[in-house]
Amino acid sequence: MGQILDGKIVAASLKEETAAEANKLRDNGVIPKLTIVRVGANPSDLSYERGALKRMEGCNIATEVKELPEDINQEDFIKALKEVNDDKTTHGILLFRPLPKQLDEEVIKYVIAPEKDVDCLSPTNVAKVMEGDKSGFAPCTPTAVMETLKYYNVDLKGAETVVLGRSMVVGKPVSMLLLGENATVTICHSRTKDLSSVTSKADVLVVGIGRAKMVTSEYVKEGAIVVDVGINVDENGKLCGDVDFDQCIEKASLITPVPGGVGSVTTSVLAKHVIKACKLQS
Ligand SMILES: Nc1nc(=O)c2c([nH]1)NC[C@@H]1CN(c3ccc(C(=O)N[C@@H](CCC(=O)O)C(=O)O)cc3)C=[N+]21
Repeated sequence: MGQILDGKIVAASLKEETAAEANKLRDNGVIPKLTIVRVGANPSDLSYERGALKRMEGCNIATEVKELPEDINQEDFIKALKEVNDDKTTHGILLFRPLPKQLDEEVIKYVIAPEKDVDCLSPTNVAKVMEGDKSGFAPCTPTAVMETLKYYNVDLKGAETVVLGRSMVVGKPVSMLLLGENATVTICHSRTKDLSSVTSKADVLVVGIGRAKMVTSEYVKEGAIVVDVGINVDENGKLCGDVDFDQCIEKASLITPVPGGVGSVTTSVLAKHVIKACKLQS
């Protein structure tokens, strides 16, 4: 029976450091601020927004929510985003994704100011993640995976790591971050042949595939470390991950729960990124 990797402890530790930094900035007359740009009122955006606002408050970071109409056109959206870019009191910008279909993310990603882009929408920041250049902002969720492994002293050097999922918000960036720590990285996905034979080679298995409880015990090697990035709602309306926790904890040495795992670390990383952005700008 494995041990639980407790995201709440990791989040609290990061929060403490970040709050101290925020207070130092405030002592010098700078108020770090995150502006959230939300189009419409999507429930999953609102759920993340609640958590993010609460975390910023706990870190003494100021916030503003710029709510834009669901049917806003591309031109008006870009104008609104440029206003936030130009707002001297805003250091970090979180733009919820995916955007409604009339808005073209392929265009908009070039508009957000890279130095305020705390969740890695801008191609400038994506490139830095690829290059292993730590001066930019990696997306918060993959960074939360790395912070969790670091807090628990997981040695990634030369480790056999498998990432299940290839999205731009989890799979691809987390693979680059793992590579940056000298892990051996295999990326697999829904089209991978004999998926469970690939994932069961992993010493460290990171799962972000977006399918509730898909990873059952045959996907996991005895003694593996399992990190579950999924946030789904199960048949009883409860939050659950992409990993079948009750099955996999029997085989894993360490495993993150949902809720209370990586998801709880993400907003602390967001706060840390706002402070980093603030320091770069002041
Ligand atoms: N640029 C961008 N970045 C995002 O990270 C992003 C986004 N856009 N758009 C919306 C989705 C949705 N999302 C959620 C995160 C946590 C919970 C959630 O339920 N969190 C639990 C904790 C979960 C846990 O403890 O594992 C809570 O706050 O209580 C929900 C939704 C982020 N998103």
